[in-house]
Amino acid sequence: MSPSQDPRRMAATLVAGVVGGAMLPEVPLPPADPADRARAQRLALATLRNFARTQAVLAPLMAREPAPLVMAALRVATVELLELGEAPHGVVSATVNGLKADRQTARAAGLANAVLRRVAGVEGWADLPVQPLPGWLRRRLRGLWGEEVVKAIEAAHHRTPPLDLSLKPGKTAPEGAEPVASSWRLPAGVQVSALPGFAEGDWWIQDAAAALPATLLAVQPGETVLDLCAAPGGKTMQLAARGAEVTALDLSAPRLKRLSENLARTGLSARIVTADALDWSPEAPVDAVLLDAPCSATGTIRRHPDLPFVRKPADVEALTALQGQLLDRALGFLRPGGRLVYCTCSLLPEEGEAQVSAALQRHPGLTAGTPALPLGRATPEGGWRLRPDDHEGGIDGFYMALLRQRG
Ligand SMILES: C[S@@+](CC[C@H](N)C(=O)[O-])C[C@H]1O[C@@H](n2cnc3c(N)ncnc32)[C@H](O)[C@@H]1O
Repeated sequence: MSPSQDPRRMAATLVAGVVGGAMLPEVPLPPADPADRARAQRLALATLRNFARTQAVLAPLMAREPAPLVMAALRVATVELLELGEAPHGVVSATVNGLKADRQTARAAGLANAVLRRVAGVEGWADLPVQPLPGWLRRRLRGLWGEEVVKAIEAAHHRTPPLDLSLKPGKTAPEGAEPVASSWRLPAGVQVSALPGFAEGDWWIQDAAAALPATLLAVQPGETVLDLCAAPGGKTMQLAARGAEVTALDLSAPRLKRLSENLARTGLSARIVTADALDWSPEAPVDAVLLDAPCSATGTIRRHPDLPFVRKPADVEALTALQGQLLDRALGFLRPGGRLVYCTCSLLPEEGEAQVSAALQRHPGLTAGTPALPLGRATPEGGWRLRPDDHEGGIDGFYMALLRQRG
């Protein structure tokens, strides 16, 4: 293994990349053993979930912050020592040797050795505040729901998320899975491909909140359903599993490739279309549309702790304009009396409640009436709101609304 393929070093590269403004999947890593890459990914996720805590521990131990890659390596090691409880000698020597092995970071090895020996003796880690939301989002959510709810959301983001599964009808969940809403939940850290039913395609991974919008459509066998913005296909599989004739459309060919692979593994079928939903039309009006619109994804921070480092308020403005256009276009694909579920994995009302309120104003004859779901709360315009603190084990934040066109 070359030094650059060491999991700790790859984790530091990932953390430094995110601090530099990239989402985790965008940070280039050297070709490496999949198990080492997976370990690097887990370490990076744990470090990003504990970023503020690492700052609180490391800042007083250094006169000034070292270069980004060195700082990231110190953060990773701090998390290994204080969060994951790994043996100090092993973590300190491996981190120091890793820094020494690379010309870029070798000069910092002495500093790292001194700092990490002191980190190993730090007490009170678990009492440090958890990772706060970025200021702009925190202020926004505090205005909506108050400080206590924001703290509960931050506490939910701090926990490593469990593994949620959606089952094909008639299949049984792996042993030990607990029901959550319409899904099944296993503890974090389970090796997915080793679970019974994976190879057979009896289930797929999907957050329990993300599984709820498709249930609202209550599709019947043979109904024509358009899944706009479909990839990588969690909701397409739910619709196809209920016997609907599904067209799965998405702008992104690479993401649709993952959708095809998911369908192949689960033995489900859908027609796949690579297109921009704003330039495309179905041959005939459809019974139902699912619009899982592109959004800020601020509801998924517990699974994507890199997101707060990268997402900016200006991104949301561009997305809200697109969401309104997609919603108008999608409503135009429905037959009279047809139904549409609009959803986003965002915590922001401009991507949820406000989109549906505005669509109801623009489209006379359109009504919203979302049936009560096992988690979350009804919203005044007829939609449904889920927050990450709505389940003790955490759940993605989501907005969803069932809309019906006049018959
Ligand atoms: C929230 S994700 C969809 C997740 C998916 N529904 C699932 O359950 O697996 C949003 C998707 O919208 C797609 N998208 C964004 N703009 C689009 C457009 N104008 N037309 C079609 N798809 C678009 C993105 O490529 C992305 O895959």
